[in-house]
Amino acid sequence: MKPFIGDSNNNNSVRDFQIREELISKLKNRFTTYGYKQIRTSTFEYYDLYSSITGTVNPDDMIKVVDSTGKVLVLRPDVTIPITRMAASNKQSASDKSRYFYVLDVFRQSYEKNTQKESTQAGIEYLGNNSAEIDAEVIMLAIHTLKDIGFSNFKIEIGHAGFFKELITQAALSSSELAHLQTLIQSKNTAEIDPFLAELSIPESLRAAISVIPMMYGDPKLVIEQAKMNCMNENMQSKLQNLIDVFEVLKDYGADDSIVFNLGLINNMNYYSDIIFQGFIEQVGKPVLMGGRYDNLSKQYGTPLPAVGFAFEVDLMLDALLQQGLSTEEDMQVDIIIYYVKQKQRDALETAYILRDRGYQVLTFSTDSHNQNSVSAVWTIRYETNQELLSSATSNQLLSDSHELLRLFPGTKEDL
Ligand SMILES: N[C@@H](Cc1c[nH]c[nH+]1)C(=O)O
Repeated sequence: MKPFIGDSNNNNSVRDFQIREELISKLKNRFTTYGYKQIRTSTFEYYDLYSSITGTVNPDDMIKVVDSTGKVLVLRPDVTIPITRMAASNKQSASDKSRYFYVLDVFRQSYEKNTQKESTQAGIEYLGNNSAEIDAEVIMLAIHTLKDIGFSNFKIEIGHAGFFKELITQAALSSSELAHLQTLIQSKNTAEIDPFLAELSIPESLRAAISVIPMMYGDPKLVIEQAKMNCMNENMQSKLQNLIDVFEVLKDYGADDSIVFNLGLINNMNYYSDIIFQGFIEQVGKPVLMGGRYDNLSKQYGTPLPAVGFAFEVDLMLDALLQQGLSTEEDMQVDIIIYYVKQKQRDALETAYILRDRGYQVLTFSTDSHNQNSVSAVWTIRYETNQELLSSATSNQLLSDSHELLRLFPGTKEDL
């Protein structure tokens, strides 16, 4: 069956929605514990906001609509850009630190088969600081979040947009040559890179340095050694030092096991200036996480402001959760179900109201219309899930009056 236009994924059952909500709530909780505050940005933006600056979303990938005055608007193609613009236009100074998080839909034209135009991103942006400690803290937050959700088999690939740019700048490629080379490096297509480089009139040493980029992947210590030999100037050395500094802090977080270096890493967005990273979960072909430092973006809105951030692709994460069986049935069930005979309806509904007021999830069924076993019972309570919710009572208990039920759940659910 064809998916509905606008479906952000194929997980549309109530059960999947509950698991998705649960996932989002875990993400939000973890972001909050690192000091981030939730914000949102507008769904519609003026196209000019994106088209007039460099390093943004490809204009062809934006979904456009026209308002009644004829102005072209786009559906939010990215969240990092509007948040940066907001901070820059509020004249946030580099000494004010702000930590924002969001859970928002992002709209991008997709050319791949079966890929939706709409996806939900849960991300964070830290504006106003540039240090290896902050970069490492942001990567640690991503790792911490992946662990919360239950993923154990994931890797964070870290690269450096600056290191790569330094090397490429020396080759003075045309934009189409650069785009082609980036695709080859991204796909680690070593068979085609060498013939492509051979066609360019660049020094032999530069050709050699570019051709080994896709191989600079794996254990950070080994990649650092390789990269040291590949540095062609001081700028490249200082970019590499930045990577080493971030990795040192990550070691102190005890996170080095989850880290892989990939100096051929290229993120979709062009605004990154320094460290970049992507997160991969086993069996998921695409990155579930993308991020990096983008110190030059806000200058284009008039205020220089260093910044770093990332976004999780919620729908991909949800697919992985369901695939790996990491979601629990328990999340789906209610606390109390009340079955009642018709003449006790008023009592039953009042009791349900009080229990809901106390924070319990309660369902009610009239046994006359509901094919339940205990038609003779005045009350039945049953614990669909949380057995620990009421350890003293047994599930499916028959009760003769409503007060007994209220006595079983005297306080609020939170008191338990
Ligand atoms: N906005 C980026 C992710 C990101 C957030 N902050 C920095 N990078 C993306 O959609 O790929």
